[in-house]
Amino acid sequence: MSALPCGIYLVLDADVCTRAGHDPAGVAVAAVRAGVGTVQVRAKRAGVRDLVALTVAVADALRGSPPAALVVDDRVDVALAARARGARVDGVHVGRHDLETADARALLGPDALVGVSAARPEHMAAAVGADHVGSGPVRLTPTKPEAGPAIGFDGLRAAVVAADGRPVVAIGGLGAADAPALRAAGVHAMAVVSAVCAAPDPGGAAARLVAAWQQVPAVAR
Ligand SMILES: Cc1ncc(COP(=O)(O)OP(=O)(O)O)c(N)n1
Ligand SMILES: Cc1ncsc1CCOP(=O)(O)O
Ligand SMILES: [Mg+2]
Repeated sequence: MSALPCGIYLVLDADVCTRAGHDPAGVAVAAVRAGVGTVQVRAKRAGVRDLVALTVAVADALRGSPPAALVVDDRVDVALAARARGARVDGVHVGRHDLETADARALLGPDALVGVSAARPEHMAAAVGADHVGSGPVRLTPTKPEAGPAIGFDGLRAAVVAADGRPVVAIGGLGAADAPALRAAGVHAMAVVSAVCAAPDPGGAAARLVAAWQQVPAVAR
């Protein structure tokens, strides 16, 4: 998959899933069946070998589900290792402390999905060579208290302008009620962790997010 699906982007956080009593691969399958277009594997406390194993497990679990993009947070080596084991992994999401965009692209190839974090216009240099930009936190969130100041919807609109045509994925404290404001801001996708991974019924929560997104027409840009 070489274009980022528009709509709901699940950041599948292994720790949040486990705390809520969910198997991460099961959450991924339920979310994709509900219409989530992208799954990012995120496990900040896992060692590299466990992260490869988790990525392969999620990719294997998603075989036979509707098509969805699968990317790895931070680690290009993990995406490559999972691919080497036969897993279908589409790319990575790299942050400011990970490999540079051009290096991620060079290692993964021209068809890979490479997303980068850029919250403010002055960070957009990282977006050169990337397919899309993750911008946030829109709101402060207990899922990542160290994420930096909230950019709010004004900051998001500024990010969409500065991204210069690259799709923007909004992240941080978001839920179904935010779909209209996000689409009005010109955002391409809404990324969520806790709204799905911490929900008692992740598939039902994902379905409500997808329905909320689809109810709002996209703004013409
Ligand atoms: C879609 C998306 N946008 C932003 C982020 C944040 O990435 P990063 O800055 O690398 O922070 P961590 O998630 O690694 O803590 C993201 N993961 N996904
Ligand atoms: C990974 C990340 N980066 C910025 S905010 C965030 C976490 C978002 O989690 P939630 O959707 O639970 O607020
Ligand atoms: Mg990261």
